[in-house]
Amino acid sequence: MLELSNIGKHYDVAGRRVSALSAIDLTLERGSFTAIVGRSGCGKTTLLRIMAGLGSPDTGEIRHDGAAPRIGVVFQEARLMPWLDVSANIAFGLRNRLDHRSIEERVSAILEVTGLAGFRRAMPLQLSGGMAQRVALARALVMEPDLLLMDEPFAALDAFTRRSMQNELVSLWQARRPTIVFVTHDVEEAVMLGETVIELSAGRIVGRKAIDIAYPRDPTGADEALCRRAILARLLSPAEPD
Ligand SMILES: Nc1ncnc2c1ncn2[C@@H]1O[C@H](COP(=O)(O)OP(=O)(O)OP(=O)(O)O)[C@@H](O)[C@H]1O
Repeated sequence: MLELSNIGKHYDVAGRRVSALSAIDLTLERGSFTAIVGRSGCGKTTLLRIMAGLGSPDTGEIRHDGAAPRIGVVFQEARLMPWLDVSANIAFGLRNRLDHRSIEERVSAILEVTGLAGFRRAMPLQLSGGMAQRVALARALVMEPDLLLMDEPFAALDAFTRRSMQNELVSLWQARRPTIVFVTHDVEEAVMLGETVIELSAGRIVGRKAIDIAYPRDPTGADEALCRRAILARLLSPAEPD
C-alpha cells in the first residue's frame, strides 16, 4: 500500500545539524500490522509524521498503490475536545461529509466496537485515561482509514489498561483489517502487536523481525521472550544497518 524509499530528514537545532532519519526503506503491505520500536529520540515520531503527510522528508520518496490512502492518526494523548461529549468527539470529522442519520449509524457502530456504548454522553473530563484513549481510537476508526498511524498511544496508561487495549486493538485489526503502523519504545508491546517489528536506532533501521506467533500473544510466553531478546540485543548494540 505504501512504499518509502531512502527517506532522510534532518533538523537544524541551534546551528547544529541533527540527523533524525537516514536511508529509511520500508514497504507496508495492505492490511499489515507493523510495529516500530526504538529508544527515545531515535526518529519514530518523525517517521510517522512523514507517513502521515504532516512533515516532508529531505530525501527519498513515498509511493502508494492506487488512490492516496485515507490516513487516521492516534497520538499519545487523546486530544479530545473537552466541550463535546464522547459521541460528538467521535462524529466531529464526519460533519459536512455525511448526513445526520449516516453519522449516527457510523458512530453507534464504532461505540459498540470500542466498548464505549455506555459512555456516549460522557464528557472527556469524566473519562479515565484508558477510556479517553479508546475515544481517540474510535474517532480515528470512524473515518474508516486505510492506514492507521499510532504514536505510542498506550504509553501513558497503567499496565492493566495497556494490556487490555493491546488485545482490543488486535481484535479490531483482525475484524476490520486496516493497515496499522504502531510506534512504541516498549519492546514487549512491539512483540505483542506487530506482525513485523522494525527496529529503529539513531534514525536508521537496524533490524526487521517477522513475529511468527499467533494472536492473542502472551507476554510471558517463551517464543515472545525469544523475540524480545533478539530485538533488544540489536537495539542495545546496533549492528550495521540491514
Ligand atoms: N521539530 C524539531 N526540531 C528540532 N529537532 C527535532 C524536532 N523534532 C525532532 N527533533 C529531533 O530529531 C530526533 C528524532 O526525534 P523524534 O521525536 O522523531 O524521536 P522519537 O523516537 O519519536 O522520540 P520519543 O520517543 O522521545 O518521542 C531527536 O534528536 C529530536 O531531538
